[in-house]
This record gives sequence, structure tokens and C-alpha cells, in this order.
Amino acid sequence: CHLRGFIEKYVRRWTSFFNPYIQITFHEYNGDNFCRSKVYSAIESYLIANSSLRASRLRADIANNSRKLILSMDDYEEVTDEFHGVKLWWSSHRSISKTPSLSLYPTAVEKRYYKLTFHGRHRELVTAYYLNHVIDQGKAIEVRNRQRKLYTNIPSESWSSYRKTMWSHVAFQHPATFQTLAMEPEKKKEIVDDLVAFSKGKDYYARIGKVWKRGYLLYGPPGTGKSTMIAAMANLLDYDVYDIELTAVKDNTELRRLLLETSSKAIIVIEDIDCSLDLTGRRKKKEKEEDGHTNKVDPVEKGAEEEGKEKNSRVTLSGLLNFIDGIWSACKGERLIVFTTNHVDQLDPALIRRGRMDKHIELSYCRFEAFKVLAKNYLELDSHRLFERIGQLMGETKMTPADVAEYLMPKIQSGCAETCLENLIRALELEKEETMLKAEEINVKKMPEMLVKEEAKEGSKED
Ligand SMILES: Nc1ncnc2c1ncn2[C@@H]1O[C@H](COP(=O)(O)OP(=O)(O)OP(=O)(O)O)[C@@H](O)[C@H]1O
Ligand SMILES: [Mg+2]
Repeated sequence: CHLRGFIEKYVRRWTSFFNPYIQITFHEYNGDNFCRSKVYSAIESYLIANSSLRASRLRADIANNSRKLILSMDDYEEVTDEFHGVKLWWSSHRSISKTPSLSLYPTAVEKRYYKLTFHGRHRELVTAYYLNHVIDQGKAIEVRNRQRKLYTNIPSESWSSYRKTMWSHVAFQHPATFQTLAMEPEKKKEIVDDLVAFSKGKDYYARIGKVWKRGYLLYGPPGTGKSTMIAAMANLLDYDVYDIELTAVKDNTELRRLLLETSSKAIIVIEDIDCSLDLTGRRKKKEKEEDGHTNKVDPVEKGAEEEGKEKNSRVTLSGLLNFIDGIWSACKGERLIVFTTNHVDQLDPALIRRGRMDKHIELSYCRFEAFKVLAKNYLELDSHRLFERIGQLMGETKMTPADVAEYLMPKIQSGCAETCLENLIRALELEKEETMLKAEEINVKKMPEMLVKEEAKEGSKED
């Protein structure tokens, strides 16, 4: 056996002396690692997705936890690739080794690997550029094909030590896209461009020394499409969504741990930020303390206050700001942070200043441009004689896209588009009347006050 190893070694040396080609192998499993090599799977995706390589013998497998079919190059298949005019050969191999196991019968273990062959004079090009190119492309393909997930945080009492999960997840399958989102086309385009530029901005962010993250604040009344827009963002960029329920987060440390557990290419969402925490209130209290007003606090009152805090989450404004500012988000990969609120005016200015929340987007009541998108989605209408009237009414009323959408969904019996539009017009007219009545009521209430004021003025003049 020794002799055989010795001979093999010398034969290999002898042949490599005449053979100008270099070979690199990439194993599916490395050493004791039970995880599949990421480089191997990136190469696998690259080789199968690159139609120019045209492997003719393929192998099909079913992926874990999904019904999706995964294709890869069959064993002992070979393809040729070209990079900057240099030819390279990829081949797939399989070796079967018998490993002794605890049972009586040794088990055969299949080991797969890819072999890359190229001429020795291209060593530099291949190791410095080509391999990075293959791995980057392969990873990008994997991202496109993967099943995206929607994560929600689990309250820390339920974290299990053996599974180490802080997030529970389900497959993310929201159908919303920017195409189906009702809003003014220019505004929509601006947001889409901004998102795409961000997702391609790896080098830019590295150059200016900023963490690769971007904050969005979506604000507007209920039913104007804030949550829908987040889903559209995730679908546009192929990101996972992490929906943080702040009230279930115990304290700032827990918040940081949650963030460190997120994957790259993630949208981190905090919905209804004004309701999640009394951030503004706490800050005001602090300011008061600084003023010295609360130095003499009644011990009973203080106790009650602390008890109140105990009940809620103890995430503080500064904890949340650190979280956004990137001290803890300096881990690899891009992240979007999205806050939604119905009351933008009630948020602490520090929380939403530019640089933290880079883009503020107002989602508002349905205007005619937005209505046209909904009409196209729901009724497949580009134009209709009733559109003009609807356009007029929408300028004078406040109806949310959610309500408009409700009218445009053809009910099972009265299924025609015209009826839907007529119903919508009726609702808009009603809404208009109500707003006019309310305005009149307010005026009537104000009348006596105004009269008193005017009388007082006149009285003072007479004096
Ligand atoms: N701009 C819009 N474009 C298309 N559909 C919309 C739009 N706004 C609302 N909708 C429809 O209305 C429903 C509710 O919208 P969504 O949940 O996004 O509102 P929201 O702004 O998040 O409200 P809230 O403030 O209550 O969370 C969605 O299911 C969606 O179909
Ligand atoms: Mg919402």
C-alpha cells in the first residue's frame, strides 16, 4: 500500500511536469462540515443557469422543504466556458468511499465535486477574477430562485435553547407588485428607481464608507397601501421580510440580537411605530428630568411609573436609534428598514430625520391617477365614459384606495364593470355630501363664538 502511494505520487509529479494544465476541485462537503459548501452550490447554479454552457446530461433533484425541482449537471458531464477569451473546462465527478461506521456494515458515502481545468498561464486571471465571477453570478441566481420568507419575532420567553430561534417564518407569497400598486406614476417611478439604485449600490456604499442600508418611512391614513407597498418592495428586490413586533421585544439587547439574526437582503419592518412604543412620551419625560422638574418625585408615583414600564417593552428611543444607525447593523449584506405610521406628526423628530429615514413617502387618499391603476387591475378598464365624473369627484373627496378597491371588486351576482363604477360614483357623491355637511356644522358651531368676538371688538371700539 505504501509502495502504491509512493508510485502514484511520482507519476503525478512526472505528468504535471509535462502537463501545462491546472485543475481545481470544489467538493460538495468539506471535511467534517455537514453543511453543503456554499461555493459548490453557487458553482452548481452557475453551471446550470448559463445556457451558453449547454450541458446535455442533467440530473434532477427535489429541494429540501419545497416541491421545486432542482437541475444540476449529471455526474461525469463536461462543459466548456469562456472568460475574456480564455477557455476553461468544468466537469462533475463522484467518488464513493467506504467509511467505517459504528454499525456492523460499513456505509458507502457518495462524494460529489466539480473540477475546473485551465491552462497554467491563466492562473492569475482565473483565481483573481473568474472564480469570483462564477461565485457572484451563482449566488445571484440562487437568490432569484430561492423561496423568500416572512419572519416574525418570537417573544423571548418562547426562545428555545436547543433550536436557537428568535424568528418564526412562513413562505412569503404576497402578490402585490409596484405594477398593481395604485399611486401617481411619477412618484411610483421615483420609488422604484431609488430601490433599484440601492440594491445595486454595494460598491457605492463601500466607497463612501456607509453601511449598506436605507430607511423608508411610509406614512398616511389607514388603507392607503403602506403594508402593500412593503410587499411590493420585497417582490421587486427579492428580499426577505422581517416584521418586528416591538412590543414583544423585551429590551435593547434583545433588539440587537434580533437584528444580528437577520439574513442579508432583508427588509426590516416596524409597522405602526407610533403605537408600538411610547417613544415620544419617554423622551419628553427625560427632557423634563433634565429640566430638574422631576427631582422631587413622589415615591408612590415613581413606583407606579416603573411598574407601567415593566408591563410594556423596554426598548427605548435611543436603543431604536442605535439599531437604525448601523452600529449593530454593520454586518454584511444590504438591509432596508421600513417604518409605517398613521400619525407622522406624533413621531419624535430624531427618529425620522434624514440619514436615519432616508426617504419619507406619503401614501394618501385615492386620486384619479391611482384610481386608473385600480380600474385596470380590478376591471381591466383603460378608459370608460364614467371616468371623467369619477375624476371630478376624487378631486373633492377623501376615499382611501382600500375603499375604492372594495367598490371595484365585482360582486358575484352584479358582476359588470359599469355597475361597479356607478356604485363607486354613488359612494363618492355621498362622501362629498357628508364632508360638506360637516363643514357647515363646524361653521355653525363657530358662529356664536365669532359673534361674541365681533361684539366684543365693537364694544371696545365704542369705548
Ligand atoms: N395604493 C394601493 N394600491 C393598491 N391596493 C391598495 C392600495 N392601498 C390599499 N390597497 C388595498 O387595500 C388593502 C389594505 O391596504 P394596506 O393594508 O396596504 O393599508 P395600510 O396603509 O397598510 O393600512 P394600515 O395603516 O391600516 O396598516 C390592501 O389589501 C390592498 O388591496
Ligand atoms: Mg398596514
